[in-house]
Amino acid sequence: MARKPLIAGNWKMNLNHLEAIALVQKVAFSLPAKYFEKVDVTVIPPFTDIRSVQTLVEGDKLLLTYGAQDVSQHESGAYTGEISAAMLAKLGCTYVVVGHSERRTLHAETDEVVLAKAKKALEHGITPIVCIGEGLEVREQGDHVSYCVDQLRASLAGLSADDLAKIVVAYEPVWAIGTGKVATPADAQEVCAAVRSALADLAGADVAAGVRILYGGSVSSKNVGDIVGRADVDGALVGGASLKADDFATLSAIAAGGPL
Ligand SMILES: O=C(CO)COP(=O)(O)O
Repeated sequence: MARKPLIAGNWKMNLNHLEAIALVQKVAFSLPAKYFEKVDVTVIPPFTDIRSVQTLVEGDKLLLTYGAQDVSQHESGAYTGEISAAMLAKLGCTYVVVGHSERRTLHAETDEVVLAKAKKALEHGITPIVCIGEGLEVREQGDHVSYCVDQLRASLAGLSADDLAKIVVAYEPVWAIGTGKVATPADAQEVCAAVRSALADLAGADVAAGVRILYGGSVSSKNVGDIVGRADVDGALVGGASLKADDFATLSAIAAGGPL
């Protein structure tokens, strides 16, 4: 099954709502419409920017989508500071990132919490981008494949095949995030292929063949072509390079198979 690549720009805690508007306008208007037939492009701003991005995307009928960086595992109620999946759905979010390594490590999110968040997103019709990835020590011991597969299984435990068909997985080795140390295309392919075969065990080969698996970690316009050229790598979750309109538009265009 042909999978349409997805390029997702995770802005992390950067850009206010005015800067968000400027960046989205630049990205959208520098990508020719024909590229959106070949690649899905999404921006993942901080919560405070989402309403502004929604107004811009809907008002100008832009072809890119947007999402959120996190979601509450709870439905609603007395959870000060949390944002619910229902709120994100109302804002038109297509995606939500769950289990980013920065949340797993800095906010002590367990696989159980990541699973609960993914379920909430699915209940509200939002696609969770479920992140997994090993730290440097695990990689140096050569245990990265089994570590990532275990983390994936725990973060998806009990989801139905129907639900698994709707998710996106992002493989982000922690040692490659924000470090400039990008995994080789072969490294990315190795883990993404193992993820797909774990998904086949959980949900059957047909479902696994349709799930998009992204690579993340120091992706730039210089390396994205080789990485998404690998058989099981269906796009990228981009941090730093998604904050610069030119870089993000260029790497999206490369993922679509053409120059900007
Ligand atoms: O964490 C990432 C995206 O979610 C990757 O960040 P960088 O692209 O800045 O390494």
